[in-house]
Parts: sequence; structure tokens; C-alpha cells
Amino acid sequence: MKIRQLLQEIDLINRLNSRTLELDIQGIADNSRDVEAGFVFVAIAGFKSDGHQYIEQAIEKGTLVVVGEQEITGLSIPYLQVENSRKALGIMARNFYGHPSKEKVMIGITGTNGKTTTSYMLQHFLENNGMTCAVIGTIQNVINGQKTKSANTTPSSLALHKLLSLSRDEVIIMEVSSHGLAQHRLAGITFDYSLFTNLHPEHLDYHGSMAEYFQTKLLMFHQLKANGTAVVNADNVWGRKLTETLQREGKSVYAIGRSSDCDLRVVYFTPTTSTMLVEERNETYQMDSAMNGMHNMYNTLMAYGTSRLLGIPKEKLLDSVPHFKGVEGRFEVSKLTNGSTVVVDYAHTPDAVSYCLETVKLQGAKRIIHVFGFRGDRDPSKRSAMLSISAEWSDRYILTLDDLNTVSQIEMVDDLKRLNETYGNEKGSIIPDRTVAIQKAINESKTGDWVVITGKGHENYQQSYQLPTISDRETIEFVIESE
Ligand SMILES: CC(=O)N[C@H]1[C@@H](OP(=O)(O)OP(=O)(O)OC[C@H]2O[C@@H](n3ccc(=O)[nH]c3=O)[C@H](O)[C@@H]2O)O[C@H](CO)[C@@H](O)[C@@H]1O[C@H](C)C(=O)N[C@@H](C)C(=O)N[C@H](CCC(=O)O)C(=O)O
Ligand SMILES: Nc1ncnc2c1ncn2[C@@H]1O[C@H](COP(=O)(O)OP(=O)(O)OP(=O)(O)O)[C@@H](O)[C@H]1O
Repeated sequence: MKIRQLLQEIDLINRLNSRTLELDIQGIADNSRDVEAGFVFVAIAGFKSDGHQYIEQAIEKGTLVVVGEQEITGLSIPYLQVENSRKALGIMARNFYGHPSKEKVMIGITGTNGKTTTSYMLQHFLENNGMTCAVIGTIQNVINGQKTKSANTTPSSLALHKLLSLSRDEVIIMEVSSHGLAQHRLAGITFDYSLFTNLHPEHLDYHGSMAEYFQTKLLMFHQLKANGTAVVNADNVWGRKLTETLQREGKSVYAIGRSSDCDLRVVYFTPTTSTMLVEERNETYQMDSAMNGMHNMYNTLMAYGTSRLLGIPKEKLLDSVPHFKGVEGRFEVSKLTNGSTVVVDYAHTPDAVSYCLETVKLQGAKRIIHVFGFRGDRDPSKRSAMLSISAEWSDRYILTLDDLNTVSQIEMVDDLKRLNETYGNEKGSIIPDRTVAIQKAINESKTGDWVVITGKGHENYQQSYQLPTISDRETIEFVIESE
């Protein structure tokens, strides 16, 4: 591809000469280590390092042209200055890979919680009804049925356009994180359907306030195609605000929720059986689901409503809904021989912990023993609320370690002690070793009790613990087998 074609629709601060514009480029890299001969290197001022520092390294590796934000002169090769390197990277990636999102049905899912669950549920509904789907998100990326590990929930724009160009799937279902939106990882993408699950306090260390967090989420809805539709959970206060905003802008909104003005409305939900009575276009009918909890009622409505918008007949979908059994690490239930039950759940926000413990209570738990911790380097403002909810709902809670990231164990344990003294109660104790905490909880459980382990879900442990296990699931199996 010629540089001239690569730069289409990019706002340039300086101009390249006509000879440079006709050069053929072989690829794009945003990391100097990935540069090959004939590439364009895009320098990004990042959170940890500054790509502009690596320009010489990129030149040594054979880059033809450098794109960056800083005013730089005197390079041995052409330099192109742009307003925003991350944005320019997305547009270049789109041009290089031939605008791959144009050919697909693009579905973006955003919100604090429920993105992964809604993605896989939607994939299940669509594939059961004859469509092929790619899924891009937290657990993995699935393209043409092939699974690969994902580095981020929302990949960099370069990785994303490459994935899209490789995909032969009809529909792309992707989780869209607020970090991804803020960092222009979606630049060059347009959506047919944009889904909003909910918004709760999270990542406020990054976004500063709920208002800013909301504004960032809103960016995805400004990337809807002209005939695209927003599917919004209108029971969430921010979902209401989003609906009003989008309607004012003349965008098409499909609302789900409990109120009478919703396009897909839950008239009644029976939590013990996960049965819903729903109303759609003045018709009321029953929907049976295998997914526990009110939060999954909302996820089901989001996925079901989007499938209806894609034209799948109601009867076919109603057959598919009960067959979706859930996602790895999200309310994963094991029954133990001592008559107790263990749940592993990825809840790591106050609302998610609350939904999880409430669901367990509604399943008839005699006693709830809750094991959880807090991630180092992640928004500490949510910790007190998570602890207060656990202290209220559980009969016993054990505070333990989650991923420490760059925080030391001593620092985290000190914070657990401080939080427990301020927001906890007599039901709580602290066992820093996560595997020992889980072992203790399981050993204490009796018939009818539920042990609820939240925070890590499907993920492997970042640090090693006393028991020789690498995930909550493995620890549970180890404890059961050691009995
Ligand atoms: C803090 C943050 O969000 N960082 C993201 C950001 O990194 P960055 O661009 O700032 O990277 P950097 O390391 O400072 O490097 C700057 C530039 O120098 C370049 N470089 C660097 C070294 C070198 O030798 N040569 C070189 O050229 C790098 O390639 C980069 O272009 O852009 C990268 C590419 O898009 C992301 O992978 C990276 O995500 C990091 C790994 C991360 O952990 N992010 C988390 C916070 C995140 O994004 N999470 C959300 C989900 C949140 C949730 O819902 O829980 C997600 O979507 O994953
Ligand atoms: N609709 C929902 N509302 C509130 N909480 C939910 C909802 N759906 C799931 N949860 C809770 O959030 C946890 C994570 O769910 P899921 O992975 O689907 O969300 P996510 O948005 O992809 O999360 P993340 O961004 O952290 O990957 C679940 O284990 C559950 O506790």
C-alpha cells in the first residue's frame, strides 16, 4: 500500500513530499521492537514510556516513515506530525487492513459489568441460529472459531483491525472497555449495535469521576453507523441518561428493563428459577433461563433483544436461551459431598459483589462464607463499599489477597486490616494466603452453606501461595481431593 493511501482521512500537521507519498509500505508498528523493513512506525507517548524515545531504534530496523505527535526535525527519514498518534494509528490500521469492520455486523458491548457474559450469551444465541461470530474480549479472542489469548479486554487499534481482517465471521461481538475508548483503540471502527449494560463506580482512579467515566462510554455510541441502534439497560440510572442523550441526538435506541416504556420489558422475574415474563411489542410471554441472578436477567435481556434486532424469530431464541450455561469464572457452582456449595465469581465491584451474594441468598444458602480481596493498583475507592456489602450479606467473611500488581504484600495486608477495622464487623477475619483462606472456608462449611470466592474468576493467580495451585478452581479441587 502507498503512504498516500495509508494516510487517508488523517489530519496532518506537516506535509510529506510527493515522492514519499508514493512509497510502498509493508506494515505498521507502534512498538519499535516490531518494526521491519518498509514499515511505518507510530510513536505514542504512553503511560509507562514514550514511543518518541524509540524512533532511532525504529529507523535502525528499517522503518520508512515515522508518525508522531512531537515537533521533530533532522531525522534521516520522513517524519509526519499528527495531533494524536493513537487516533492516527487506528485510522492507518483501518486503511491498511482495508476497512474490515465495514463488511461485518459489528456489535460493541460496554458497561462496568456484564460485558463478557453478554458477549458469550449473544454468541450462543446467534450461532445456534445459523450465524458465525467472532468474540473479542477479556477471556480470549475467538476468530474463525480459533481461540487466542487476549492481552487487553479491548485490543490496541492495530491488533483489532488485524483481527478483523483475518476474520471470516459474519458477526463481530466485542467488549469495549472505557480504557479502550479513552485511548482511541476503537479509532476507525463503526458499530451496527452498541450495547450498554450498566455503569457503577469503577476505574475512578483513571477517569476521575462518574461523569467523566460516562462521557468516555458515550464515545462508543458516537461510533454507531448511520442506521445503527443502541441497546441500553434503561433500569440503570446512567442507562437512562444515555437513552435521553442519544434520543436527543436522533439516534435509534432499543431499551430493555422493567419500566413500561422499554422495548423489551421484564414484567416479572422469579429469581429462584430464573424465569421471566417478558413483554415485547404488546405480546407477553415466558422466557426460561439457566443463568442465576438478577444481573443475568439483565444480561439475558441485552443478548436476547440484540438477537431479535438481528431478525432471529422469537420461538427459535426462546429455545436457545435455556441452553446457555454461563461463562468460565462467572457464578461457577460446585456441589461438595459435605452438602455445601462453592461458587467462583469474577465480581470485583461493589454492585457485582452485591448481586452475587444476593443470588446466593436467593438460592437458599443457610450460611454464606465469603472469601475475597482487592487488587493492587486498582481503584481503591471501591474497597470500603465491597467490604460493607460482604459484612452485611455474609455470615462469615475472610479477607485475603487478590493480584498485588506493584503493591507489596505488607502494604495490602495493612490496608485489609485498616478497612476491616473501619468497615467490617465481628464476622470477618484476615488470611493473606488466598489458597489457605479458601481451604479454611471450605473446611468450615456445613450442609446448606455456600462458600463464595470472588475476584479472580477464570484468571490464574499472579503470585504463588502455600497450596500448589494456580487458580481458585484448582484450589477448590485440591482441597476437596485432600479431604
Ligand atoms: C495503562 C494502559 O492502559 N496502558 C495501555 C496502553 O499502553 P501505552 O501505550 O501507554 O504503553 P507504554 O508501555 O507506555 O508504551 C508507549 C509506547 O512506546 C512503545 N515502545 C515501548 C517500548 C519499546 O521498547 N519500544 C516502543 O516503541 C510502545 O509500543 C507504546 O506504543 O496502550 C496499550 C496498547 O493499546 C495497552 O496494551 C496498555 O494496556 C495495559 C497493558 C493495561 O494493563 N491496561 C489496562 C488498564 C486496561 O486497558 N484494561 C482494560 C479493561 C479494564 C477493565 O474493564 O477491567 C482493557 O481494555 O484491557
Ligand atoms: N449485568 C450485570 N450487572 C452487575 N453485575 C454483573 C452483571 N453481569 C455480571 N456481573 C458481575 O460481574 C462479574 C463479571 O462479569 P462479566 O465478566 O460478564 O463482566 P465484564 O463487564 O466483562 O467485567 P470485566 O470488565 O471486569 O471483564 C460477574 O462475575 C458478576 O459478579
